[in-house]
Amino acid sequence: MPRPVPAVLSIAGSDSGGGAGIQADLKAFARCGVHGMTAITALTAQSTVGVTGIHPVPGEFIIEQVRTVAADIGVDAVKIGMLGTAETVRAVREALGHIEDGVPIVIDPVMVAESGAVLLDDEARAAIVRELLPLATVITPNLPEARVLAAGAERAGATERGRDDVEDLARALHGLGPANVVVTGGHRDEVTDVFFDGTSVTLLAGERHPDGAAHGSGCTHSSALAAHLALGFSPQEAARAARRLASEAVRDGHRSIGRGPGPVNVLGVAVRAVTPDRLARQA
Ligand SMILES: Nc1ncnc2c1ncn2[C@@H]1O[C@H](COP(=O)(O)OP(=O)(O)O)[C@@H](O)[C@H]1O
Ligand SMILES: Cc1ncc(COP(=O)(O)OP(=O)(O)O)c(N)n1
Repeated sequence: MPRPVPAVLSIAGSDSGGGAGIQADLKAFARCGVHGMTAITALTAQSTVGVTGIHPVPGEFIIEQVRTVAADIGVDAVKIGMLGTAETVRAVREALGHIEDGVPIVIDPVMVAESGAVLLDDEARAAIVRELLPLATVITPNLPEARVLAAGAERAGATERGRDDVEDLARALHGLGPANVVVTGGHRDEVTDVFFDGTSVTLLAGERHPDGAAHGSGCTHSSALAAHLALGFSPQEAARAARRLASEAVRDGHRSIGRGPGPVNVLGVAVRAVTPDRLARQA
């Protein structure tokens, strides 16, 4: 029987503070109207100010999570987030064997949390480039991640040296094998996402919300993009929709949750929450 709504799988880490990682992914999936599923790669003890511990999930159990949901529910799109170690990258590569060929895969090559904590080691970065990027429908690095990945490509002789223009970075990253590249704009003044499909560059512009809260914006963006691919949108349309949703989530973000950069708010929950006071006023 066909699924009533598309089912989207996040293979990513848990953020105990609820701002990024699978917690952000499930909220973005709900906002987009798809059924969200998770295969957790690592537990982080994380808040808005930092990460105090990382507990990787054994590779075999990552594979089991994917195999189990794929066999019963099925998967219409995959989003891959925090991986952490090369062993995890290899397990995720194997887990993808349980998902039907042709299912779109979005890879957010998470390296550093907004608080500054490192979430990916060097060996894992090389493994992602080698094992996963060639399988991606879309990759969604932010600017620092794009620079690191492109520098690796230069060392491998795949690109010209010294290029740092964002459009050139997107072209260089396309050379690593993904079908489409979005370099997200949160780390640039104009906050324009740069989309490259191997032929042409499209600039996805929008409003900047300097007073918003952006912890989890990358996770929200890549999950919304995967959800829109599952809903049948083209990669470029999905990237445009994801940019808009992520931007609104930053605008509506909770600046005063935690002492560090606050979490995005993709569901607008502060506006919708029913409190005893609001209920009494409506009565
Ligand atoms: N201040 C902001 N105003 C509007 N949109 C933003 C802002 N910060 C980030 N975004 C959007 O959120 C998404 C994630 O971007 P980015 O912050 O670059 O990722 P990451 O969280 O991985 O560093 C992108 O679509 C970007 O354009
Ligand atoms: C468990 C986990 N995964 C990913 C991130 C990074 O998330 P991102 O959306 O890029 O947001 P920032 O942390 O950069 O605001 C994370 N922190 N934790």
